[in-house]
Amino acid sequence: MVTFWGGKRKTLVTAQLHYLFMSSTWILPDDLAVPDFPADHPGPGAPVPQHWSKCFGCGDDQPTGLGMEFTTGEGLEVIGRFEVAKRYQGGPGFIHGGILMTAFDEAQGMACNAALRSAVVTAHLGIDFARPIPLGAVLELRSRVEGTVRRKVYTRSEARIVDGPLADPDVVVGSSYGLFIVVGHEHFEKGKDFVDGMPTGDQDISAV
Ligand SMILES: CCCCCCCCCCCCCC(=O)SCCNC(=O)CCNC(=O)[C@H](O)C(C)(C)COP(=O)(O)OP(=O)(O)OC[C@H]1O[C@@H](n2cnc3c(N)ncnc32)[C@H](O)[C@@H]1OP(=O)(O)O
Repeated sequence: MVTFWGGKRKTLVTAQLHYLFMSSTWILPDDLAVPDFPADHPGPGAPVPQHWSKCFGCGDDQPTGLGMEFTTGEGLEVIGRFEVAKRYQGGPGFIHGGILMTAFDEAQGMACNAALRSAVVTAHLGIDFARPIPLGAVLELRSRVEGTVRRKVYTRSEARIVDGPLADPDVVVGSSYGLFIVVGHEHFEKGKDFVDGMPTGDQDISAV
């Protein structure tokens, strides 16, 4: 077992090294607070709208993006899906690792937004790539908030192939832990000078 401090902000990461399998675990703080279940939560299976139509992860006005679609899961879980298009290729026939990381980033951000009804940005993200993911696979990412400490939001997510090549809903093909920070609307004010279009959705950042 190897323990190290990751990033300049000292996120404690413990990497467990095994002969056949490598995974990392994230040490959660002792004073973690579990968020209350929102009173107006729609229950499992409800669509979760895109947060910004130009978003590379979920926007429907971003032709090269992942086009992830989200629904609510059990409890505070959020379920995201997308198909691994040919343009997301890294090694021959398989997904590029950065694309999977983008999907986790999006999915865990959406989980924060659904649980806390607050805007968040990613501060730290860690990924375990457990299995190669072929082009054409439909990935399902189940994400949730594990708890908060002040503005810090601790999240986890697992990905499975649920349709297409190598589909097996019992096999976790990748997992992720992430620290998100709750920010105010002023955080996005700085981006308004650079944005490339007008918002088209109710929750679009530039509309807030
Ligand atoms: C309606 C709106 C809808 C919105 C939809 C949202 C859905 C989103 C879906 C989209 C998904 C895609 C999302 C994207 O891709 S977001 C794009 C990628 N992320 C960014 O661009 C973020 C860039 N970074 C920043 O802007 C600032 O650094 C932030 C805002 C993150 C913090 O700067 P700020 O000055 O505000 O706060 P602070 O410095 O006092 O820090 C506060 C606390 O956090 C702790 N800390 C900070 N960093 C780290 C770290 N790396 N490891 C460990 N800890 C860290 C820090 O120690 C402190 O802890 P404590 O002192 O309390 O103990």
